[in-house]
Amino acid sequence: MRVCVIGTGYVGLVTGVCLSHIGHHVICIDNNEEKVKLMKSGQSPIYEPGLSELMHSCMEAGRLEFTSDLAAGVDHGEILFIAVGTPALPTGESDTRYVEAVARGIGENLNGGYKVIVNKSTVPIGSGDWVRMIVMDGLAKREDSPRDVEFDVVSNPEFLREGSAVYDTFNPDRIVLGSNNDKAIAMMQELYQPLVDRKFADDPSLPPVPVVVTDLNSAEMIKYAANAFLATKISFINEVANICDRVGADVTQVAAGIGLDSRIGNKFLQAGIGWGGSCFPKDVLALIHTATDYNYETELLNAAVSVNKRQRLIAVEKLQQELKILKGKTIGLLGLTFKPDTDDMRDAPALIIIEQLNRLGAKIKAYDPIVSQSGLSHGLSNVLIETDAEMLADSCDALVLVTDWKEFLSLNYGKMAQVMANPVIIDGRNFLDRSKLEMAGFHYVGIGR
Ligand SMILES: NC(=O)c1ccc[n+]([C@@H]2O[C@H](COP(=O)([O-])OP(=O)(O)OC[C@H]3O[C@@H](n4cnc5c(N)ncnc54)[C@H](O)[C@@H]3O)[C@@H](O)[C@H]2O)c1
Ligand SMILES: O=c1ccn([C@@H]2O[C@H](COP(=O)(O)OP(=O)(O)O[C@H]3O[C@H](CO)[C@@H](O)[C@H](O)[C@H]3O)[C@@H](O)[C@H]2O)c(=O)[nH]1
Repeated sequence: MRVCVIGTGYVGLVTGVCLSHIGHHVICIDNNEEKVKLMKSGQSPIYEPGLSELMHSCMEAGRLEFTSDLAAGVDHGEILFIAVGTPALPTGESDTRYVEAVARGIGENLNGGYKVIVNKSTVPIGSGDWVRMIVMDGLAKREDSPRDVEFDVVSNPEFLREGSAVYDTFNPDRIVLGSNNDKAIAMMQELYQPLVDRKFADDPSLPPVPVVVTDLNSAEMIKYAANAFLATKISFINEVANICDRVGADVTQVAAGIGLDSRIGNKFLQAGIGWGGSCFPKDVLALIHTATDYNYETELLNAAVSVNKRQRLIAVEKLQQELKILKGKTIGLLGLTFKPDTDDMRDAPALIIIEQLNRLGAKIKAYDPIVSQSGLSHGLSNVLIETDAEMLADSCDALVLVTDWKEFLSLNYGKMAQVMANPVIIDGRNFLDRSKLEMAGFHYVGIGR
């Protein structure tokens, strides 16, 4: 099928490349000319395992193009994906101005024939009908308004995780389609059939991927409810970890013990320094904001947010317990990104830890496998970025493991302990082997263990 994806951030680019890989002809559009230039030259603007390789092969096969020309993309696509950002406004409300600009642009460029317009962006409940209105508005403003234009809007929320986005796209737990229109749903089902049949999955023998067809509002709500549930689950285990710390239990053992109950499940029970990233924080706030608009107080979601706020500072609290005064001490951060296998720093817990350590007068160094000094941004200006973990450890009064990058499992901790002023490590993700670290000469401090 002919597809146009508008917005080439994590979601847009991964969606465009993967749809092309399963056989569709895809044009990806972005209004950032620099990004388009980079992608045209075959380079991915984001770090995402496996993405560059797929991008190259699809471009070589002639099924994937990049442009900033919206008119060309709208003309090409039978299915038009809106995949632009919906960041949080200071009120917590979702900023839908980019979605609005794209919807208007689609209206201004529709040239007859039937199109399905898909909301892939995470948008407030009710946005499906709103997008239809904006498209109609764009269409009406044209002097040459074509008569035979016909379109429907479908909500198709995205559940991929950064760092495993390609894997998640080929191995989805479900595909959600929200619309009241059978023709639009049928076209979306045809588009996704190879994924439903697990033709590109790691295990093609599994039963077909469930396709959940709902009305527009319910599909939009499914996205917010999924993220809010997962964020709450992490806040729950973090609260349990804080109690474990006080009573002398080990939260990793507790998580294993409760996770075996199939009603609970073992995923998203890793206690640590809290959830961050481009989605959980903004989506939970957006859902709270929506509820407030309807005069409903979200007590549970408010608690999930406040537990998380506090949890982000737990590493600093533990540093104070170990070192007492932080002024003038050197703290080394192992990892900066909000999770491993991504270069995304949006709402990363590291940023809050850095802000607090700066306030308390500590000197901060960091090592991250993907973040370099030259690529510094996002409030990291007071941080010295080292190029390897041993240089990071040199003269530090303590280390904090912030991101659970796999390579941190096999560092030479013996050598690192020797070059530190004081070999203390706060394992902010309960990721390392305590006995291995203690044998290497470290004083190990976990979260809730
Ligand atoms: N990042 C994730 O892991 C993830 C997962 C699921 C859902 N989502 C949702 O998907 C949406 C996109 O998220 P993202 O992280 O990929 O966004 P992003 O901010 O990384 O990228 C958005 C892209 O859209 C482009 N853009 C903005 N306005 C445009 C316009 N008028 N025309 C063309 N391009 C335009 C920007 O230049 C940018 O490249 C958001 O609603 C987000 O909540 C994100
Ligand atoms: O047991 C856990 C699991 C995760 N995290 C943290 O939670 C945050 C989010 O992690 P993850 O969900 O793996 O990453 P995202 O890429 O933000 O993906 C989430 O947000 C996306 C955007 O909406 C959704 O599409 C995904 O389904 C949803 O998992 C990160 O800071 C993790 O460190 C924990 O602290 N403990």
